[in-house]
Amino acid sequence: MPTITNDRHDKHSAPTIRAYLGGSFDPVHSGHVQMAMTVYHCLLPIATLQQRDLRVSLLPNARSPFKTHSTDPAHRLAMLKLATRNTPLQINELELWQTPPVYTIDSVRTLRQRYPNDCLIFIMGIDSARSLDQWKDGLRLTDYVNLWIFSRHGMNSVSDVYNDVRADNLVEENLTKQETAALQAQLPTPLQNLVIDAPTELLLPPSQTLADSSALKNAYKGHIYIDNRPVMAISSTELRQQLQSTTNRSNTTAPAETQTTFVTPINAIISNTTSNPFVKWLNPAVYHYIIAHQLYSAAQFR
Ligand SMILES: Nc1ncnc2c1ncn2[C@@H]1O[C@H](COP(=O)(O)OP(=O)(O)OP(=O)(O)O)[C@@H](O)[C@H]1O
Ligand SMILES: O=C(O)c1ccc[n+]([C@@H]2O[C@H](COP(=O)([O-])O)[C@@H](O)[C@H]2O)c1
Repeated sequence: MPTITNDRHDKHSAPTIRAYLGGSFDPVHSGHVQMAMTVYHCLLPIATLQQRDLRVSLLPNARSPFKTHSTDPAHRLAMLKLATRNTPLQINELELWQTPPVYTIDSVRTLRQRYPNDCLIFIMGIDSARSLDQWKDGLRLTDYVNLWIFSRHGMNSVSDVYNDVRADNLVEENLTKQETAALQAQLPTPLQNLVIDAPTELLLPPSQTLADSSALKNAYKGHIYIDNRPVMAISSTELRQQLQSTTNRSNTTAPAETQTTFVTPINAIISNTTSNPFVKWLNPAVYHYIIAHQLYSAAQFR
């Protein structure tokens, strides 16, 4: 079945499909979960049909090479666990406990060595994809994995193009093609010709020309799928900023209470029913965890 967690690899079974959403998750928000679940739901029917295991994982890093600070990994991991409860999503701790900065190229090399024959997919937003030429060996990620890229509304993304095209009254199919083309044009030039039309192409067996003796050359890699389905327009940065003012307010009204909540058991956090002003963007249990642990308050906010 698609979500079996046994990592044993049987060389006679169909290659497992492994998708990873890398991020800081500081904190994890509904946009992250939406992206990972979109990939999961898109691939599940194919995985089921082909009797292949499907694993979609969130891959939290110790600290992004582009960032100078991240919240304690233990807190970010706890929030990820809360956000993925009752979902088929998994959490991969490969990057989390390393000494930062952690580079994605090193992780995908490790994953490819670990799973030479599997279909590996790295998920990211277009803002990340646009900057791949500034990552360590970012243009070489596709030597090891496929990429699945989501548009990102509200971040100078395809939304402006979308509105312009709408005004032209074009049919839906053309809208989609133009959106995809607009996103493709934002990729670093060497990656633009790796874009394929459908996610199913990521799962096609490697072509005969690649099927030589090298395990790496046999791997599913080297393609990019651009998914222009909208993802909730939210960022962890915005949430941290909003939470700062909220937690500051609660800190001034109930200091004793917030101090004692630091040891609140996780069950109490999960069953906490007090209102969550961020319900659209934050899993309620994640919100209560943040409040209980005084995360993103003025003292910790950067
Ligand atoms: N709302 C979103 N829409 C599309 N992609 C997103 C969205 N939120 C995050 N991503 C993508 O998810 C990956 C992990 O993101 P990350 O954990 O850095 O979250 P973030 O919201 O971008 O955080 P921050 O604001 O701290 O940079 C990145 O590739 C990012 O582009
Ligand atoms: O490897 C790199 O050079 C690199 C540079 C910037 C970001 N990344 C990865 O991109 C993902 C999103 O990063 P960020 O900066 O949005 O938190 C996360 O998995 C980072 O490890 C990786």
